[in-house]
Amino acid sequence: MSSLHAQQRRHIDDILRYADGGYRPTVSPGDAMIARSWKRCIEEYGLDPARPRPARIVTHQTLREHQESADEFLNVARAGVEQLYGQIARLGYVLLLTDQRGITVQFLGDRRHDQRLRQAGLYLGADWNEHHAGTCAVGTCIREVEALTCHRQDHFDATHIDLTCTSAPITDPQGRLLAVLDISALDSAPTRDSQNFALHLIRLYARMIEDAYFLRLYRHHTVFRCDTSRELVQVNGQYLFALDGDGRVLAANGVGRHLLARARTDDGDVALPELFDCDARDIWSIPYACEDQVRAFRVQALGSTLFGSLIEPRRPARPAAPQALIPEEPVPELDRLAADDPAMRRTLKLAKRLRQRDVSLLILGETGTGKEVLARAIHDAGPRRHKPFVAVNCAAIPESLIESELFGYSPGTFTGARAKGMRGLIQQAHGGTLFLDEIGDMPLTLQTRLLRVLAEGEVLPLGSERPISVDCRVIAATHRDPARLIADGHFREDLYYRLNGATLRLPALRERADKQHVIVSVMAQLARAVGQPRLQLRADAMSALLACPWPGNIRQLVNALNFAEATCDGEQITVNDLPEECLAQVIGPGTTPASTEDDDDGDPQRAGLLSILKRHHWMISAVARELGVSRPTVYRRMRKHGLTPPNQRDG
Ligand SMILES: Nc1ncnc2c1ncn2[C@@H]1O[C@H](COP(=O)(O)OP(=O)(O)OP(=O)(O)O)[C@@H](O)[C@H]1O
Repeated sequence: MSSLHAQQRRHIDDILRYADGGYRPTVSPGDAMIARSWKRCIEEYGLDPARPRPARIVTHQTLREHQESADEFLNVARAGVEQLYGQIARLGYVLLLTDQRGITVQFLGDRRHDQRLRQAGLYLGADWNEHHAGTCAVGTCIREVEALTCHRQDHFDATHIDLTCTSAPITDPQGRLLAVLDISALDSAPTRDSQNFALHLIRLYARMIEDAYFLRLYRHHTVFRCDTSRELVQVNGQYLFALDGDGRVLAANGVGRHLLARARTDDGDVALPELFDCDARDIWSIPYACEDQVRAFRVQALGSTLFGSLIEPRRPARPAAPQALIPEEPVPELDRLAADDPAMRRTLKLAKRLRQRDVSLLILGETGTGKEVLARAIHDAGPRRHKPFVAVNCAAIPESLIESELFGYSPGTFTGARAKGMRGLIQQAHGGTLFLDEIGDMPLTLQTRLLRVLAEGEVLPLGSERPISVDCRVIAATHRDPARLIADGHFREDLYYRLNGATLRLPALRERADKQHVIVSVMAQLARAVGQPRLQLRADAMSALLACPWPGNIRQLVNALNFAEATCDGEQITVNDLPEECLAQVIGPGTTPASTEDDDDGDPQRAGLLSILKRHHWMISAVARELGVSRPTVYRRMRKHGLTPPNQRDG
């Protein structure tokens, strides 16, 4: 107590007198709420005014849990919060967004005053629940679900009497509290009236965020929006009603619910046409019947006129109209991926347009269609080409390791070989491109964390308290159907929207009109890889490859040509060098292609295997290594084709 200065001691005395019934705070609308809160602090929470409590900041883990459970809302709120902060920062205010339990899940303030702000509880993770902090703008707003200013000595706890804080509630379409928006100042003007403008501003932004969340939740429904002003209704209509297909009100925003409640009769809710004194068709026909798409309605419950307009349900974006007249710019990194296939040309045209921008991309296509190759080509053709391209296969990393692999960990988080700490893959992609392959296989908990990284441009390594800024372009890919994954609850819809700045689709190899181009480029790649620049494909092999349905797409083609190169004699791949499963798909199992002079008995697989066995002087392990199969497999194939090493033949 001795360290408290005089002002705080006086405040404690006032509260103690209030508790004894000898002191009443001055009367104003705000004060009625404050008085109720002081009463709660004493009678309900048993807080002792003589024992001020320092601000409480929750642990990082707890904060993360609170942030994650409010995630979808926070994503919507972010733009409004940042805009509001832009307006108040210069006036010396900081901004807090808390969840419905009073934990600060977003904070914007001047970093230069970090220490003071943290001590005052104006900080990320600060707990402003009335139970703990006593009367304060956030905590009291949570209890009263009303906007208010808690100015200096309005605070119950003497720790907070330097502060002036103004908060407004944000509710969901059912009227349940979702969050509290607060602006606070450390050094405030002495009078409470100085905060009237702050109160007005915070109400305005809380309503804007609430409505943005409402429109987000009901984006797939028609929303009837009304306002007292014909001019403003389409930009900032106050009343929002989400309608089902039959015109029934599914939900309304705060003022909309108020209006419905005012019109309610003893028989229950009124229908929208009744409330707006019209026929249902008058509402549905607004977009066609009225030139400015706004119609006037007489509303008995208000005794005035409201102007209404409709917001149509959002549908998936249609592909852009063909821009045949705009010549396509040449981009070698991308052009080499296709010849005359219409689907591929469309994809590459879009990729060219987006390569310079930082929009995130989602690549869809069956397995092996070249999603990673396309992602790398976009990286190589864009401004980040000199920075890293980091590919992560979310399906290949065990679930127990994926978190630490992606986000990294700080020294001392683990024991043993991992004790030194590690930069995560996201951090490694800083400045460049992060390619997240098989994103559909990422566990849901990590999807939430990834969403935060994408939204905030920061990663928090495991075991660390300090987030690290990262700047990377994200390209994700999956062979699954994202709509199905979302419907089945395996993929977060908000992450899908965040990743899907644009969708690029890769056709299956069997559908491509430029198969020959793909075969030629895979051959060229192979020739370079094995150091055989003169490696060629004979016409019969090309015909067989063109006829193959390629269920495994380009990856299967690459494997088939690798096999053929390993088995072929010399520098020419013939139809007989192609792997069994590929030929079987072309000519049907049990049949064989026409024999060539190299065959000993017309069976191409037998001939291929025989030649490779001879080349390796019947050393089975060398043959197995070359074919990329196990030794028992080589023996099995030899048995199948009746091939016996010379030293084991009879006679
Ligand atoms: N246009 C191309 N030219 C030559 N080779 C290609 C081409 N596209 C893909 N490939 C090769 O095909 C194989 C599969 O490509 P990639 O890994 O990019 O496919 P993916 O769709 O990402 O596969 P998955 O769905 O299994 O992740 C790789 O070996 C790659 O080098």
